Amino acid sequence: MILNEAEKFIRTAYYELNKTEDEAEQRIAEIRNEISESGSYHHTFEELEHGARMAWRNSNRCIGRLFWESLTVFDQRNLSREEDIRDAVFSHLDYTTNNGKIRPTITVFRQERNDEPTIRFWNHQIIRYAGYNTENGVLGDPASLELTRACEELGWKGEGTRFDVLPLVIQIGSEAPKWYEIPRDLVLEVPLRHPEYEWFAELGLKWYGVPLISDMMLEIGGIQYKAAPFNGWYMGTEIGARNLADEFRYNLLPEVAERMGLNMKKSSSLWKDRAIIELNASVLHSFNEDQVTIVDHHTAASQFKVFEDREKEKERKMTGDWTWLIPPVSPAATHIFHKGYDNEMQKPIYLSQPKAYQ
Ligand code: HEM
Ligand SMILES: N=C(Nc1cccc(CNC[C@@H]2CCCN2)c1)c1cccs1
Repeated sequence: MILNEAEKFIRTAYYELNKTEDEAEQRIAEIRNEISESGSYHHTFEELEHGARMAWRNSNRCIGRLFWESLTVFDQRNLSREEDIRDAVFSHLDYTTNNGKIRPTITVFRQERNDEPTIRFWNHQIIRYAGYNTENGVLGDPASLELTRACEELGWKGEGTRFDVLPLVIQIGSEAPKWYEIPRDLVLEVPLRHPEYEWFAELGLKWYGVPLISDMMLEIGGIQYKAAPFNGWYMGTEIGARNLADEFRYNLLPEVAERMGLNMKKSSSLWKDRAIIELNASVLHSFNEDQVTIVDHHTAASQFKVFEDREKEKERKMTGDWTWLIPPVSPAATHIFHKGYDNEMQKPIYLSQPKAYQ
């Protein structure tokens, strides 16, 4: 029941915002009235801002939570036209990119209400590369095959390179979705080179700087925001050990190992491990040289330890999902590997939701 969720949220949020219990109870009475009149209620900007920050703090799978209080929150709940929503996404991108000094940001669009059609993005991330089936295998990102085909059915046509940026796809209610090319000057990318291997640049690899998740739902006090794109910065392993390394993604380990002259005939030469390390070294080196914010997994784990200690000091229950918190490279070299975490769901929260397209 919305009222029950609202009461729990208001009491906790108002306490954390140093408001009096009286203020909290007054606000709950207001919300009770709004719910009895219309079946739902609306957050003040302050409630929305702190709720979005609490949801980050509660993200069990997130290693980057130390900075939860610094999240910038843009309130775009008044928009209802695709073109205005598009422009708000573009200004989010411009603001957060900040020439490479990434500022963690979320834009919250209109909440799910029975009398207002739902706004959804078809994109998993605002910036992501297309994937095409060709007779000699997949060109681009295999993870994007479905969305790429859906975009082509909407009339979009990619250039056909390994790194075509997909269009922004916005759907309101059950209306036809609208798609928009993302202006190139809003897409910051980093060409990948290696600190020692001159040949690495010839692989022609790059990745985008801003991971902007657009398919998760933000739930605060019983209210569901199904379009609330949020971003931080990358941890290097996401690009170097997964996006470019997974066999079902860009599958680059054989090519990197080949160029390194490693013995690929037996796994005990650890050729895959050596290739992964150098791929990750190249990501961190290239992002740092281009001054685009990124964090290595050791630094990220240390920052997460500070977060854990701070939450303990504040006497807040800190929950986590060990299976996602350990990095995919050298997990046992971080403190995270050697302890357990309580994977209990706390709210406000970011939740996965069913895909907006088929
Ligand atoms: C500031 C830098 C940040 C870093 C370095 C970071 C790092 C990460 C990493 C590495 C993951 C695992 C992703 C994967 O394995 O696919 C993750 C998950 C997650 N992060 Fe963070 N994060 C940051 C900021 C944020 C922000 C600003 C939010 C939201 C406001 C957020 C919410 C989440 C959520 C909800 C997940 C789980 C996603 C899922 O369940 O699929 N993070 N984070
Ligand atoms: N650094 C980031 N990485 C991140 C965070 C949440 C979710 C994701 C995407 N995870 C899904 C992929 C695909 C399956 C497993 N990983 C990436 C951030 C993205 C948005 C804020 S931080």
